[in-house]
Amino acid sequence: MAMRDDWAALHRGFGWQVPAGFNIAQACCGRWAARPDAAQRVAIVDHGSGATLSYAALQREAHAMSRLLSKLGVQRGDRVAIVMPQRFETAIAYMAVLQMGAVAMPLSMLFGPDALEYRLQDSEAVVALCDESSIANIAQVRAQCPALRTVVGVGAASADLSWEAQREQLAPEFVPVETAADDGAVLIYTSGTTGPPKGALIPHRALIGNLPGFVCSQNWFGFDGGGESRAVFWSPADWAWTGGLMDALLPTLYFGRAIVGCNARFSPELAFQLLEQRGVTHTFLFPTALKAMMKAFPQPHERFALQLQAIMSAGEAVGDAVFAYCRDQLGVVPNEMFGQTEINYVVGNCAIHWPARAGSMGRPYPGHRVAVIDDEGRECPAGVPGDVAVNRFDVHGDPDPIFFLGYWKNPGATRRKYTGDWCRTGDLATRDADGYLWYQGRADDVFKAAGYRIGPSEIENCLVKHPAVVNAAVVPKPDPDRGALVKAYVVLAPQAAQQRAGGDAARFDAELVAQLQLHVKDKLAPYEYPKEIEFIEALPMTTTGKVQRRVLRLREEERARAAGGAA
Ligand SMILES: Nc1ncnc2c1ncn2[C@@H]1O[C@H](COP(=O)(O)OP(=O)(O)OP(=O)(O)O)[C@@H](O)[C@H]1O
Repeated sequence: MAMRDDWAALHRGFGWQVPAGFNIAQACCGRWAARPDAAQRVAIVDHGSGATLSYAALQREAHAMSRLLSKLGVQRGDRVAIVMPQRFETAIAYMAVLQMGAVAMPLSMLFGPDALEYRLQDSEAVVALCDESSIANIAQVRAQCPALRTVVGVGAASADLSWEAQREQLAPEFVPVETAADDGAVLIYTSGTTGPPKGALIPHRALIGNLPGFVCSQNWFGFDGGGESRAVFWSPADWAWTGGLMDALLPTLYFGRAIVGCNARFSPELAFQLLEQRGVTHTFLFPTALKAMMKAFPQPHERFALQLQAIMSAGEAVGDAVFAYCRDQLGVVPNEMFGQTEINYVVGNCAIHWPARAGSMGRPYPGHRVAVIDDEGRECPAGVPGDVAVNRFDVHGDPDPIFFLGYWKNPGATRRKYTGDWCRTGDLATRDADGYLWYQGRADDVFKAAGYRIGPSEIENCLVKHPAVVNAAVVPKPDPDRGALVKAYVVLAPQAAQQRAGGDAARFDAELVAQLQLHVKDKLAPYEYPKEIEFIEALPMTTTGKVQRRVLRLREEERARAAGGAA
C-alpha cells in the first residue's frame, strides 16, 4: 500500500494565525488552570518521588513567585536567570517570569562558573533562581555580575532569600500582564558548539511558530483537540536548553498534558526504566542519547515493556542506524527534526503525513519556507549542496512567527545571520526532488581532503553502525600532501572497551582500526574512509550533548604544528 503523502497540500494550505497579543504562560498554564478539571489535570510528574503537580498548583505557585519577583523589583523586560534542573520550581519559575512580561533566561545547572559569569554579565540578569545544583557556582561569580541584585534559593540552597520561606508569606494571587506576541520572552544562549555562545532573544510568538512541527512530529498532541487520550511526555533534554524548553516542556504544557521531570544523570538504564515505569508515550531523545541506548540495549523489549507512540529526535543528525533501531526495536518510526535556537525546528518528519526517509532530516514543516541556498542567496537545484536557510515569510508572504528577535546586544551578528529575507543556519545539506533535506554537516565542520568534500555526519553514522562503536567524530587532520586527511575519533561500546582493557590493547586497536576502515570503505565512497582512527574515552560535548568537533579539529592543528616544529 502506498504511504500517505500530503506534504505539498499541507504546505500550500497552511496559514499562520498569530494574535497581536500572546503570552506563553497564559497559553501553557493560565488557560488550563481556568478549567474545572485543573486540580486533577497533571502538569508535571517528578520521577524521583512520584509526586505530581497539577495545572491548578502550577498556576498558584507561579502567582506566588510572580509576587515575590515583583517585590524584588523585577519589571517587564528584565532578565531573570533560572538555573535549575527538571523540577517543579523550574516550570513554576518560567510561568512566573513570563506572566510578568519579564524575560526568562534559562541556564544549565551543568554550567561551571565561567559559563555562568559570561551569560549573567552579558544578559545583566537582575535576579537568579537556583537550587543546590548551581548555588555554589553562582556564589563564585556573583561579585563579577553587578546587575545581579538577588539570588533566590530553592530547596536546600542557601542564598539571599529562600523561596520556601518567602512562599509562606506570599498570597498566590497575581494579575498577569498582557504581552504582545512580538515581545521578548526567553533569552537563550546557543550551545556554543562552533564558537562563543550568543544570546538569542525569543519572542512569545515563537511558541506558535513551533507548533506545526510539534504537532506533526508528535502525531498526536493537538489532534484530539486536547481530549483525554492518555499521554505522558519525557525528555532527558535539560529544560534550560532550547530542545528541552521549546520542544518538550512548553509544548507539553501548551497541550495540557503531563511531562515527567527527572534530574538524575542520564544513562540508558535510567532512560528505559523511566520510560517503562512512568508509561511514557511521547518523547524527545537527542541522537547521543539514542546511540547510547542502542548500544547498551540492542533489544530493549526483552527487558522493558514500553508504551511509546512517538519519538522525536534533533540536535544532531539521527542517521539510518539509529533510525532503524527506533523503528525495529522501540517500535516507532522516529521523527527527526532540524532547527536552531534562533529558528527552532523548521524541518522534520511526520510519520502520519509523509513517509520518513532514513538518513534524511525531513521536509519543511507547514508554515516554514526552507531552502538550500548558495553564497549569493540563490536557491540551489536539487542535489546541489548549500546552506539551509529559512525565509522570514511563508509561502503566502506572511511573516513566519518562529523567528528570534535578534542576538542580545549584538546587532552585527544578527545582520550577518541574514541574506535578504533568508536566515542562514550555517548547516549544509542537499534537497532532493521530493523536498527532503539531507544533512551534510555544519559549514564549519565540512572540510576538503585530497580535493574531496567531506561531510562528517555520513562517516560518523557509518562508524556507529559497527557494534564496537558507541559514538564517533570525524575531523580533518592537516596533511602536507593532501591538505587534510579524514580522521575519526571513536568511543568504544562498553563490551569492546572491556575486551580492550582485558587484553593486548595495541593489538586490539590495530585490528579494530583495520576492521572499521574496511567497514566504512564497504559502505561509503573510498575517499571517505578514515585514514586515521583514534580511540577516545569520551568526545568533547556541549552541555546539551552535542559533539564539539571544533575542539578535536583544533587538537589536530595543534599536534600538526608541534610535529612541524619538532621536525
Ligand atoms: N536533525 C539534525 N541533524 C543535524 N544537525 C542538527 C539537527 N538538528 C539540529 N542540528 C544542529 O544543531 C544546531 C542548532 O543547535 P543550537 O541552536 O543549540 O546551537 P549550536 O548551533 O549548537 O550553537 P552555536 O551556534 O553556539 O555553535 C543546528 O544548526 C545544527 O547544526
